[in-house]
Formats: sequence, structure tokens, C-alpha cells
Amino acid sequence: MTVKSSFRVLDGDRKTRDLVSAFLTYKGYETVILDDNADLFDTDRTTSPRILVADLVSLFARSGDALQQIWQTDPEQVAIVYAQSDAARTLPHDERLIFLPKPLNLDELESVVMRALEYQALKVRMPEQPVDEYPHFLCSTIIGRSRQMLNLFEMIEKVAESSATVLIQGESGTGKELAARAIHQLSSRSSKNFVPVNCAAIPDDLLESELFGHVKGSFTGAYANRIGRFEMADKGTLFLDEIGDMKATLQVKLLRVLQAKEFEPVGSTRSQKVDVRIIAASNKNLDEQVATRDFREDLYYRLSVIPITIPPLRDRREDIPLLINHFQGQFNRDRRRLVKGFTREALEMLCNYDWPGNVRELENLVERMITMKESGFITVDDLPEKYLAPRTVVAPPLSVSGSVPVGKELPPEGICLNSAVDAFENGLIMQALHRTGGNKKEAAALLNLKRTTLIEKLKKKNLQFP
Ligand SMILES: Nc1ncnc2c1ncn2[C@@H]1O[C@H](COP(=O)(O)OP(=O)(O)OP(=O)(O)O)[C@@H](O)[C@H]1O
Repeated sequence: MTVKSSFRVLDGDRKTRDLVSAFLTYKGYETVILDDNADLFDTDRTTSPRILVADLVSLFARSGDALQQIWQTDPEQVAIVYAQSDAARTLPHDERLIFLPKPLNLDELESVVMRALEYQALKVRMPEQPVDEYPHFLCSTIIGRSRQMLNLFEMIEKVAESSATVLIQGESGTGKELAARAIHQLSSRSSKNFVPVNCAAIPDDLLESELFGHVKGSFTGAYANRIGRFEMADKGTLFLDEIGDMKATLQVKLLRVLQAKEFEPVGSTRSQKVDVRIIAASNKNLDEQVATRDFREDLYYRLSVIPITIPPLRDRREDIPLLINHFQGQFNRDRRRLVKGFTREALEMLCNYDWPGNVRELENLVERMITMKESGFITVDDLPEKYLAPRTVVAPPLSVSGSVPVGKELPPEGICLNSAVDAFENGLIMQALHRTGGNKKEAAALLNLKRTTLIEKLKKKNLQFP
């Protein structure tokens, strides 16, 4: 049975219907006009793609639930529905539905037809993997396949069972809050509140009242009694983010609550009991802050009963393609885009980049790229300049001393030497692997390294030749 394109056109207004049908036929698509007697829900699944182009009023005249009924029979059918602009909000939010405002513009119709075709092509080639079967998720939010992330998943599952205080450390954007939420979600406290507090975002003089609440009249502006985050988190979890920014006097009070499991609201002398699990996080090195006496040692030990460190993304590069794929799916859905992915070269650039902003930076980049690109593949030319650095690395000749001279000028704002050297080294290693088709022995010879040294480097840097 041959699989052919098929558009079904539904419109009570004959003139518009004939125009749409003639236009699609002219563009080379097989088109069927649905007259009054045609069964809207008996879709012929031997045709592909299956796209309905319909006037909203005519569609709803058949049934107010017409779209859902069509999708029940044929879940991959795309509906291009046109109506007056303000009718858009009456339509369900669904990636299979494309709205087109009236009056119909044939250029716009052509472009949404392309989108619909791309959507279906994508669905046929890449059936979505059910989340449950996806092996690299925790709580369906944290993604990673690197050894470090799999260890982290295990750790989170273990610590969730207890109520011990957890201290999560890691650079900004590595997913500390996500990890804290997962611990709460997997714990027996999950039906109660998860209450986050960003200690760095709240002015010092307000943080105490924010945490413990206050009684009316306790300070200027305290017009009424107010409960604090500790009370809100009773029987649940309190997430103290950026704990390293908490001022010394408050550190003492927090220590007392951790020890006595009770606190007093600002302006009150009455102690209140609470049952709160504390998860603290910091992107500063608390060890160093303890050494410089910026953080109390006793509080540090109280908080770090279970210490967890989330490694920066550059130390687990094999997670990058997985994360890109995840965010791509998410933003294609959210922004109603049909971007198919990143080209291999673009992906390689991104895998070589150092991601100082970690997963947050990666997520923002993918969102920006998907929003701007709309469909097709994202290529190296679409990437912002800063992500291209490794491509500009051309293996220069060895200097007399045997060291490799840096081919770029030092920018006026300076550079991070370690990252630059690291990126430069990664670029050369990947080039050597490319040139030798992934043969490590030959690549090592090109780099004047022992094969085992190259393998060690690849492992240490988490570099993978695709
Ligand atoms: N492993 C991951 N999988 C999926 N998304 C992630 C992952 N890690 C981080 N993210 C996403 O990256 C963004 C930053 O994560 P999060 O806020 O948890 O980081 P953080 O370490 O707490 O940052 P900060 O130190 O700046 O508070 C969020 O949008 C989060 O959903």
C-alpha cells in the first residue's frame, strides 16, 4: 500500500473551501474536501501525513469536541484551524493544533502547512520515549547519564529515606535546588510543604523575620503577626539556598533551631516547636568560608550531616547531549516549534564549551535557539560567538620548545587561563580523533602522546568522540 500525503479541508463557506483546496492541490498535495455528509472521525490511517485544514465554526458545528474525537481515532493528526484572532483562546493548548487567524493569508497557510508536515515527519521518525522507560531521569526532572549523576541519583534516593540535614554544594546552575526538591519529593514528607528561601536575596535585616516570623509591633512595619518559613515548612522541608551569605548573628539563631528544634518569632518570647527537615545549599566553598571565619564551624558541621556535591557540567560532558535533547523537546512543545535538533558540528562545539553557568546557561541557550530558529536544524552559524571558541582553535605548528603557541590575542577583558588552556587542549584532542576517525592510537601519535595518556585524558575530561 502506498503512503501518500492527504489534506482534508472542512469549511461551510464554499468559496474559502475551494480556495484552500485549490491552493493545496496547486502545491502538490492530495486534497479531499469534506462535505456535509463526510465522516470527520473516520480517518484513513494509510495516508501520511494526515492534516485537517478547517474553519473553526464549521468544525465546532460538527461537534464541540471534534478535535478530541479526531485525536482519539488518530493521535498524530495535525489540525490547522482558522478563525477570527480572538477565537484562539477557546482552543485547547496542544502541539497538534495550529491556529491561523482570519482573513486567510495563503503565504501564512503555506508556512503552517510546512510546520505541520515537519511535525508529522518528526513524529514518524522519532517516536517519543515514555518517561517511565527513560533510564536517565530522577523524579522526571533531573537528567544525567554521567557516572557522577548516576551516583547523585543513588545518593538522593538514599538520603530521602532519612530526615538528616543535607548540605548541597556546587557551582551556580548545577541543579542544587532541583536536587533538594527531589529529596523532598522522594521522602515521607512529600505531602507537606517544600519551602525555599534564598538567603542572599533577602536583605539581612528582614531575613530573621522571614525565617521565624514576627509578632505585631515588633519593629516598624510589623503591622500584624506573620508566620515565618520555618512554620510554613512544619513537617515538610525547608530549603535554605545560598546559606553562605547568611550573616553571623543569624547563623547563631539557626544553629539554635537546629539543636533545639524550636524558635521564637521576632518580638516574641514564646518558643515554638517545629519538625522541619533542613536542606541547605551554597555555591560558595563553605570549607573556605569556615577557614576565613565567615561561616561558623559548628553550624557547618550541623548542616553537613550529609554533604552532597554536584559537579560542574564541564566535568560531566556526556550529560550535555542528553540535556540538550531534553530541553529541545521541552521548548519545542512550550513554544510550539519544530526544531529537529542541533547539527553534529554544533553539538560538538557545545560539548567542548566550558559552561560557567552550568545547566542553567545550557537551558537558556537551547530556549533562545529554539525560539529563534522555529524549525529545521540549529547549525554552528546559529550559535552565539562565545560558544564557537573551540572551532577557532586550529592546531598550530609546534614551536621550537615543543610548546603550542596560543593562536588568539588576549582579549582586553582578559581570560580565564585554565579554562582557555583546557578548551584549547580539548579542541586539539577532538581534532586528532576526528582526523583519525576515532582511532586513539593514531590520534595519540598525532599529539605526541602515549596511547594510555590520551585515554586517561579522555576519561579525566569526560571527552567522548561521537
Ligand atoms: N540535571 C538537570 N536536569 C535537568 N535540568 C536541570 C539539571 N540541573 C539543572 N537543571 C535546570 O537548570 C536550572 C538551574 O537549576 P537550579 O536552580 O536547581 O540550580 P542551582 O544550583 O540551585 O543554582 P543557584 O546556585 O544559582 O541557585 C533550572 O532551570 C533547572 O531546572
